[in-house]
Amino acid sequence: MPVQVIEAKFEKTATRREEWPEPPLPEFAFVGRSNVGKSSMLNALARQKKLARVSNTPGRTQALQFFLVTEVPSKAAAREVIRFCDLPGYGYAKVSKSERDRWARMIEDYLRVREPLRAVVLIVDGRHPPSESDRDALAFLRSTGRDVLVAATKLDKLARNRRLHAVREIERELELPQGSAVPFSAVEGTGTDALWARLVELARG
Ligand SMILES: Nc1nc2c(ncn2[C@@H]2O[C@H](COP(=O)(O)OP(=O)(O)OP(=O)(O)O)[C@@H](O)[C@H]2O)c(=O)[nH]1
Ligand SMILES: [Mg+2]
Repeated sequence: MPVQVIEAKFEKTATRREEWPEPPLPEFAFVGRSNVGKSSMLNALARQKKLARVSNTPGRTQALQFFLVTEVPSKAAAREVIRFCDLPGYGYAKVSKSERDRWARMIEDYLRVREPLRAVVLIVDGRHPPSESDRDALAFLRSTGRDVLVAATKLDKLARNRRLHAVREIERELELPQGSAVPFSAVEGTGTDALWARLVELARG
């Protein structure tokens, strides 16, 4: 049985550490380039269209956005509450350098020290080879010692017979084990069950 989502709701926005929510719950963060589809992935997982703000304007998510999600991981299991954190995208050029530096510090600080953070989902665009900034993000995440799940999204934009190959290429370029990246499409809903399965396992610790 796939993971069942009972409820998903916005919790709070944070720009400073004092604003990070309590109490500690297993937490997952969504990281990736501006406009790659982070908020859409979160919505697909939550099975709600408008939970996290999706936008055609890159750089829309400007602070840490926390969400509470109640789910049932498997048939005989009790419900669990976990937290998602939607992060601003990296590589967004249309803000001032000082603003960009401030975001970068805020995000890196969170990713380094946030205690309940169980894993980080690094989202890459499945249509293209990983960018320099994707590689930098992965290197940074590895340096934090976090568990990283790579998901390749927007696969609906590729012909079906090219999708698997595209994901294998991304794994190869990022030196990930074959089969470790999650093929995803927020539009088609592909990959939500596979990603959920990994998340509930990590939430268990
Ligand atoms: N075709 C397709 N479009 C997608 C997919 N996921 C997101 N999009 C589109 O990509 C654009 C950006 O989506 P968001 O989810 O807002 O991306 P984001 O990474 O949260 O963007 P920022 O918060 O601005 O960094 C929107 O126009 C979405 O509709 C997908 O799986 N397939
Ligand atoms: Mg967003």
